[in-house]
Amino acid sequence: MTATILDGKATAAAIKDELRARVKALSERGVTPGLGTILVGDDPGSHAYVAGKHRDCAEVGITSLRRDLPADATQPDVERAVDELNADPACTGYIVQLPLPAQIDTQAILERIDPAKDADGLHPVSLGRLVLGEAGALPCTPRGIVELLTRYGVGLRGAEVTIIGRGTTVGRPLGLLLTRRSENATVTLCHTGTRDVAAHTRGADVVVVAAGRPHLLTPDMVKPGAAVLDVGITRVPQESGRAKLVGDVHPDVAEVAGHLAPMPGGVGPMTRAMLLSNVVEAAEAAS
Ligand SMILES: Nc1nc2c(c(=O)[nH]1)N[C@@H](CN(C=O)c1ccc(C(=O)N[C@@H](CCC(=O)O)C(=O)O)cc1)CN2
Repeated sequence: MTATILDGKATAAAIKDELRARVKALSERGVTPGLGTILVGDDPGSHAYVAGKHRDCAEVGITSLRRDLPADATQPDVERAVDELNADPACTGYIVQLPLPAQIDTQAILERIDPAKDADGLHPVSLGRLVLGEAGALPCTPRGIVELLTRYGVGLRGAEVTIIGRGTTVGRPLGLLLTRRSENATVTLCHTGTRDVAAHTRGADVVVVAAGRPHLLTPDMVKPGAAVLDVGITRVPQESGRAKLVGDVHPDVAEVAGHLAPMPGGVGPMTRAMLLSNVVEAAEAAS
């Protein structure tokens, strides 16, 4: 068996086409959505992701505002940037790019975001709404995973889903999202304290790997025909000086799985598209 590829790049392109039309409709009503980003430091990956977010905005007609701070920025510096975007009427939603440098209290920064402008769904109010099943911005990667599976017709109702990784941007909120009544999956959340990860993946209809451990998921850990989504990205330095990106899923898993969201080209582009969806939906809801 060779897995059907869950093509996040093509799906994200289709979503962007849909959003472009919605942004045009908003602008005809005098509403211009504006996404802000706060980036602290020199991490090349974070710089690339933020640049991508601004390109995406330009593609669909969302205005964008950028606040870049140096690697030695202090807590008050970052708080000032947050306060500015909270107060700026041109910014209808914004994100703080993660991770932040070690000297910054990340949770305090996320909690300072005006919940009405939380484009990433990572403010405690947004996460609380997710727990309660209320409407609100959803974290982009979990939302992108559900959207990708839905658009490819991979059923979640009653499915056994195993997630590896309990981080607050992917694993934990994904577990909450999938166990909502609308999705109705049964979720097992594996983490560094899980004794036998393979015992939980082998019975799963869907496996999502977000552990940041290269090639953690091997073919023997996957039920034939299961859907596998690779969320891990590790930058492995090469002799050439350039870094190679390696996912959490071993390439041979494609021979066993029924569907595979690869890295690159699977979940990552969906994360970007879902940020745009969150911004557009919030502008629509407010207008
Ligand atoms: N505030 C946030 N910080 C971070 C988030 C987030 O959702 N909100 N997620 C990640 C980074 N991220 C977006 O911010 C992101 C990661 C990866 C991709 C992507 O498209 N990846 C490519 C491959 C990697 C590459 O080309 O560099 C892919 O999978 O095809 C997009 C967005 C952590 N921080």
